[in-house]
Amino acid sequence: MTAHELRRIAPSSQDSAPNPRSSRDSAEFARSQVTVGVSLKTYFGHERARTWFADVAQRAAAHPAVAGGSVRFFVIPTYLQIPAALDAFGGTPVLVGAQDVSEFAPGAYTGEVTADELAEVGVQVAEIGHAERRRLFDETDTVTAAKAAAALAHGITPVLCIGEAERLGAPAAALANVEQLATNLDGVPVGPVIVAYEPVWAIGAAEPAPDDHIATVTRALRAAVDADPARAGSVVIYGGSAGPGLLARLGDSVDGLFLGRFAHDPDALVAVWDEASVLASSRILHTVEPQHADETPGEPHGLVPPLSSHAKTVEVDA
Ligand SMILES: O=C[C@H](O)COP(=O)(O)O
Repeated sequence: MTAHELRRIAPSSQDSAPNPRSSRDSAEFARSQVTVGVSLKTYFGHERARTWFADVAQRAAAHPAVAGGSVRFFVIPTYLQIPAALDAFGGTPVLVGAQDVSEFAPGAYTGEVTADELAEVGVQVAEIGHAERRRLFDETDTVTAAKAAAALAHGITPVLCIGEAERLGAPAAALANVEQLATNLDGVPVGPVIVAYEPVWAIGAAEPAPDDHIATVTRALRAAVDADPARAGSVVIYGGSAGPGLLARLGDSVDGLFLGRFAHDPDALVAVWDEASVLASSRILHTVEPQHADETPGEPHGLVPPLSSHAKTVEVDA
């Protein structure tokens, strides 16, 4: 093993310190909650980000579902904007995240930002493996797994981004994504993750992926995480040109949305929260029933092995 590999963080499950919020929540509550996240990527400069934080924090505090917790909302700004975001969202349930996290422990890793430091300042989620990082910065599945391990070891919930690079039919995309998820969680200690299904071809586009495509893939991913006890409390959200109207159409086939450009307008963001609130209310009514009881028989749920098993046996609709 190289020195590089030796410094990579790969804690055992005993070392993991799950996010206090996530460990407190039951798996059922995590599933009844609807999750809405925003990544600001590098679109905003510092002052524009501060203005957006102040506006959105005020709206979050006044929004019954966000303030009350039935809609879990997270914001992921640039590293430099994190302290301002933590200040602005202090006193609200809004989670602040980072767009990346180092796979390494503190030390001689110039330019990196460690999970230790992110946790120290109050970061609660970390985006890992976004398509732009995989494409532009050569991040591999091995690296993303190491980053997810580092995050969970410090009580930070990974927002693990996966998605097929080229357009595929929905069943093939579902299989490819379940397999990618298993690879990205290989060796990662016990803990909940926010799986962000983002088909690469739908990112930065005019429209999201077709509704039935999204539903087929997210249902297969949700069945895969549900089958793995190590991932209790995990959720599956969709990103890629998502905006108002999508969640209302997708309904319970997703656990939420991951927004980019279409959250820059705070009015649009509030419209998505409103849709998330309606979905969360319908889920709360169903919490005593088996999970996903509202899915029609025959819809993709299939025989899904734990994520650590071979993913190719997942059944999906043709
Ligand atoms: O991180 C967010 C996703 O990449 C989606 O971005 P987008 O909605 O601007 O396509």
